[in-house]
Amino acid sequence: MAGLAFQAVTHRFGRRVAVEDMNLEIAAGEVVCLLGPSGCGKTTTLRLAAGLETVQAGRILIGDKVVADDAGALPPEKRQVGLIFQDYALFPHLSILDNVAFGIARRGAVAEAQAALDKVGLGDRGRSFPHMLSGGEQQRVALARALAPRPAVMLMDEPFSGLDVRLRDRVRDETLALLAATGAAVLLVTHDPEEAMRMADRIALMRAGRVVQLGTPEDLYNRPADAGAARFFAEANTLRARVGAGQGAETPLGTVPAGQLAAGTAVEVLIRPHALRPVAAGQGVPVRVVRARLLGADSLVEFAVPGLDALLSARLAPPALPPAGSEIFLALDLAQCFVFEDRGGDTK
Ligand SMILES: Nc1ncnc2c1ncn2[C@@H]1O[C@H](COP(=O)(O)OP(=O)(O)OP(=O)(O)O)[C@@H](O)[C@H]1O
Repeated sequence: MAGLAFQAVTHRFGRRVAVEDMNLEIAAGEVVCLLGPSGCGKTTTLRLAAGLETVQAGRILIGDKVVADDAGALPPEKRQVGLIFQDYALFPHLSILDNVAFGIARRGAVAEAQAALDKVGLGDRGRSFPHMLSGGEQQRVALARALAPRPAVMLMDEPFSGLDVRLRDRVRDETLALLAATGAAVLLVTHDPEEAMRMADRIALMRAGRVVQLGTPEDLYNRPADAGAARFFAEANTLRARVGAGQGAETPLGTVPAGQLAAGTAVEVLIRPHALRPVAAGQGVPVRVVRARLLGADSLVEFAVPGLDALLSARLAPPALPPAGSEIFLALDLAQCFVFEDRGGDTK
């Protein structure tokens, strides 16, 4: 059963379309990440589901109940949604326990709030006030507060972006485990592809108000729908080429299969820096190293290829740190190369 569903939802601010024809179903117990660049409509989508924006066209369902369409809407507090925002929005003048109890409109709210705090490991901090807690602890209080009323849907807007990088991974994992135990449908907004890949069962990649691709993290990373989707997940070398008679795009680094694209089609070939691997002299393609730097887990090697003006980049596993000016030989891992019809850059 769909925990949360958007059906043909469009939303405008004046003449600006923020969300266009959104169709998305999130099952109970599923985590879907809305991913995309700033201004693509992620937060507006979340606010529509929460009831903080009025639905102008289309409808939104929670469970099998319509909560908003152009005829009317259920107010936010009647929707059974939990909300977590970037700034946690805790009430500074209320104790941690009262913050968590705030959203529970039932008898026994304090006992339930205490149980929610226990779940996030802060059972002994109920009498503290928000300013007495670290960022990670405040995030856990916000999670406890959102979970305590046992929502059917959890809406989260960049919930980890305020956290220290070292803390973030742990808090993400703990949050996922707690959410999984509740069985809520989770819609999480992020602009960070790695966060989406780490958290999501499925990712909805948005651009200019529209979902351009919906699928598992593996689908989006390994089978991007267009050049923009491929570039959003990982930097890539972009070459302009044409499809040859054998249906491969011919580049100075080798031929890349072009699927069903007809011979002669102008294409963009995206080659991820990880797609290039060093091979023995005489194999692959000879290239001239211009710069090489060790980045930790791998080395970033910029190189020139005969026939191309721009420099290209490869990420090679250490100890490969070839000196500037040297010649090395590279081969392509075709699984990390993508060919798209060249439409003049409308997917960036
Ligand atoms: N209250 C508003 N009034 C007018 N325009 C708005 C309003 N809220 C959002 N917009 C516009 O709608 C579009 C989508 O905004 P939204 O906040 O949903 O994007 P976003 O993907 O969440 O961006 P970010 O990652 O920067 O938060 C943007 O062009 C934004 O400027």
